[in-house]
Amino acid sequence: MPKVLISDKMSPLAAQVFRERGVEVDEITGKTPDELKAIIGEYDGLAIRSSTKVTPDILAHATNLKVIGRAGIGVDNVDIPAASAAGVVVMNTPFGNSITTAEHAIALMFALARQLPEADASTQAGKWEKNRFMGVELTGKTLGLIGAGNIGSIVADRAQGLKMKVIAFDPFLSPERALEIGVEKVELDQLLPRADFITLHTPLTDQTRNILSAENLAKTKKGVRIINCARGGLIDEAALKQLLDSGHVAGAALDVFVTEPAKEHPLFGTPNFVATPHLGASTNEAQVNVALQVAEQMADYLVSGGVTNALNMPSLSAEEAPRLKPYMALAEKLGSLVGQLAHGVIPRISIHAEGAAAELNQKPIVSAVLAGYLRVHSDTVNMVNAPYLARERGIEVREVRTEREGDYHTLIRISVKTEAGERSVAGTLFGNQAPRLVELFGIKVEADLAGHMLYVVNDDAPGFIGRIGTALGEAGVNIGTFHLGRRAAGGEAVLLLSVDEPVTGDLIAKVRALPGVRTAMALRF
Ligand SMILES: NC(=O)c1ccc[n+]([C@@H]2O[C@H](COP(=O)([O-])OP(=O)(O)OC[C@H]3O[C@@H](n4cnc5c(N)ncnc54)[C@H](O)[C@@H]3O)[C@@H](O)[C@H]2O)c1
Ligand SMILES: O=C(O)[C@H](O)COP(=O)(O)O
Repeated sequence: MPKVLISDKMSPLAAQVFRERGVEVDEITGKTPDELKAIIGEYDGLAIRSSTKVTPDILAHATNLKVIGRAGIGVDNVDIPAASAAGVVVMNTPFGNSITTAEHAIALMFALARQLPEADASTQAGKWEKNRFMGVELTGKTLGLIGAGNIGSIVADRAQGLKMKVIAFDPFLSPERALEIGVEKVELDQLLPRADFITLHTPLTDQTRNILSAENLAKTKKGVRIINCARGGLIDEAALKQLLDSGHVAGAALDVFVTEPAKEHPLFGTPNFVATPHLGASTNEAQVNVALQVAEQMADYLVSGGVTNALNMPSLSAEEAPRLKPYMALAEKLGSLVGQLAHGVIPRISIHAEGAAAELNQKPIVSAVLAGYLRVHSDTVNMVNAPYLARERGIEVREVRTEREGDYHTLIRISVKTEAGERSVAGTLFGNQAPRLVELFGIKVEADLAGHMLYVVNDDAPGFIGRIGTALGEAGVNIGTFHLGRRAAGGEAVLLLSVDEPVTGDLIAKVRALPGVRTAMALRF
């Protein structure tokens, strides 16, 4: 009988579903990482919320683990590449707590508008300070959404009911979707000075980290009120404190913090600051939704192999699986490469299967490309919802098959329409198993897309390889693999190299400063 550990507090209905479905279950919450390491080896499944951190170290001890189920949305507490490498499926429940979290953002907006927590404390202290608490109306005010996905669009809907004007910054929001949810799509620099209230609803990614930086906070309207129910790290907390103290920011409400649990914080005690302990998803309704859903999904997988809402595995039938799996790994890597290299909305993506690839069921391959592409910007994307999300974002998906073989026995090519014109990447399978990039924007280059990588476009000239090797060596960065390609001798060249640790902003700046470098960026697979 498969055995599951529930390691974070969740509705008792989860345990009930597991037992009803023939899965043994232990509920042991509040363990330290060392305590978890000591017991995790017994379990086939791990059901979590946001407290348990599933690190490579924990996974290394999880010798029987097959599935991690997140009763909620954000999976930033799970090392997904490490879980994938360990063959562990990671599932989440992408919609079960969206309404509840949107309602929390609205609640915090009211709390700020009318200083409810401070008025409550003062009144219960017997002060009756009627003249101290002068609020503002929400009616007619402008709400600026940063991130207009599932939760952001529910917040927009509720705010419109309150007669607010809603503007949104989300580079992946299509004009059609913006129209459908009734928001004005704007750039961040337009949102900051216009919004009376700003609320954040993006995942924490390299692009969104510190999106409300000191510099951006300084561009906000005087008297702005800011709400974050998404992830700590989206706002520069020290800069926020300064602007609250100076009165530029009239109020701020945080449900999430850079370091959690936040038991002490420089913002605590600041006037017009409201804090809640990551309560966004904490309603009876949402907790029932996510507990039932996670237990059903995990039991399905453990008992019958069914896969739903997996972040690192496609939904598949047992017969197709062995042949399609390596193709999906290739498709996902190519999609991710395109997503990391492209900027903003892509109106069209074409997926061309050539040779042996053209004989296969294209659906999982297309979903894998889209999941790889969209996951760069959202934790909630999986093989199931990627095609739907692509449609919602106005991305036209074209499928082309050519059964005749070209240079390779099997090939997948992804072409995207960008502002700079049509650009494509292509990959094949070595030995029918191992994904390899073979072409990047028209340049032949052979590379394994894996782990932390550095991508450089440079002028093909003598001495360049030595300079880059020296720059990395001086930065103490160890190179794993090194792949080169060029359009023509002396022309544009590309370099893809894998390194043993994350590529830092400092290293990118150093590489960009080298003579002959046209562009450089970090990639992650
Ligand atoms: N406080 C809580 O308890 C709680 C509860 C649920 C969800 N969350 C968090 O809320 C966040 C949003 O959840 P969701 O379900 O709406 O996710 P979602 O994936 O549906 O939406 C995220 C949106 O952010 C947009 N985005 C990505 N990069 C962006 C960028 N650089 N600038 C602007 N927008 C960008 C995406 O295009 C997408 O539309 C997640 O981080 C999730 O973990 C928190
Ligand atoms: O991403 C989520 O679903 C929320 O952050 C909720 O987290 P929690 O389950 O720990 O409340």
